[in-house]
Amino acid sequence: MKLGIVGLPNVGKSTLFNAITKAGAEAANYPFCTIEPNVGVVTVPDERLKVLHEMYNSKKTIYTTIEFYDIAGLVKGASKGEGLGNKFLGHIREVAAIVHVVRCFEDPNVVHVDGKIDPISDIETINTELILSDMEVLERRIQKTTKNLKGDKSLQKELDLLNKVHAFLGEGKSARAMELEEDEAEFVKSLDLLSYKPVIYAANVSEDDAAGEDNEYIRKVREFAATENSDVVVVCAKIESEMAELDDDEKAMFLEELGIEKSGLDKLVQASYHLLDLISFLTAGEPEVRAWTIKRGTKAPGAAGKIHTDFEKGFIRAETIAYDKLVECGGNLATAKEKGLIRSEGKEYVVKDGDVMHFLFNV
Ligand SMILES: Nc1ncnc2c1ncn2[C@@H]1O[C@H](COP(=O)(O)OP(=O)(O)OP(=O)(O)O)[C@@H](O)[C@H]1O
Ligand SMILES: [Mg+2]
Repeated sequence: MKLGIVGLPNVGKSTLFNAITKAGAEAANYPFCTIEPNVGVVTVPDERLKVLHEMYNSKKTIYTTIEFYDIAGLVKGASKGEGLGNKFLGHIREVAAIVHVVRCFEDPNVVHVDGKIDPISDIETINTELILSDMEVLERRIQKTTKNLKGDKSLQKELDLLNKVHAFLGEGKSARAMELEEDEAEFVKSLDLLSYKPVIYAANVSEDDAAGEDNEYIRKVREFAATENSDVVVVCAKIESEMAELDDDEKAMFLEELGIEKSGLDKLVQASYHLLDLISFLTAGEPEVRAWTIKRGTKAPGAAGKIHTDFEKGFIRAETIAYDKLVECGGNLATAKEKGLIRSEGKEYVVKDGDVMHFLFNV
């Protein structure tokens, strides 16, 4: 599952993407060997692994990763095929979620395509292209459904909903901002609309605004994002791309000097992970501590299958303890067992974020 980085030209997408790629290049254990040039891989920060690493005196720590896709500058008229428009929209269709980079920095040396810094107008320019493309999709679907309705009256409900979504988009609003019943949401999701994809707005600020109070631009972006229940992450792409060259200790020092608590890129990656509805379960031992990605709601055998297909096929049960509980016991499994904190879970167990798992299986 990939996230696509979108935004107007010259807002800092590639700068952010380079930070991601460089940070990812250090992820020594990245499982894929060939990767397209515009796909960046980054490890998902997880403080818990550091703690487990100390506890178990592990030889290796393996973080989980997510992929970002640098989708080149989208401009006004893209939905009409301008500026390689259709190609870009096609790329957006392929991603599960969107990171929308918004320029919130002033710099006379960096040209803005519209000549002024106006984050809301920028956001709307991009969103409008996605909305227009969605409206075309809906119009075709409405035509088809209207035709089929003659032979199948049960399609009326679907047609009503298609018209409702079309009208909503017609007001310039993204489909994800619609309030829908559960069954309606399921249908709308199946339409694969671009403006229904979950979004994080990445407010790209200047070095001076990377810490402390929100500037006026960030405040506007937050206001807008709230109208569609989207998240905002403040990031200075420039700082992040410089920092990506540093090792962990140097990074910590650099952040302290700037008075920044946590790197914007780390925050963005974590928010992206949540946006995709992904969680991590953990495995811990002396050879390695490791985080594994699963979709929220995955049951124990499915989680086991992430490690090895044999674990899933021959799944017997899982011994599991929540990360917090394990830490309470100082990482001592014997103590945890005595206290009854290690649970034995079967096939129906829904794995939770931070579960430390040990799978038992038949071969
Ligand atoms: N936070 C920031 N503060 C100051 N300058 C920045 C910041 N982020 C990016 N820049 C500068 O803005 C310029 C444009 O950045 P970048 O090339 O990343 O944009 P882009 O969105 O990828 O553009 P395009 O769509 O044309 O590919 C670069 O000179 C970059 O150094
Ligand atoms: Mg670029």
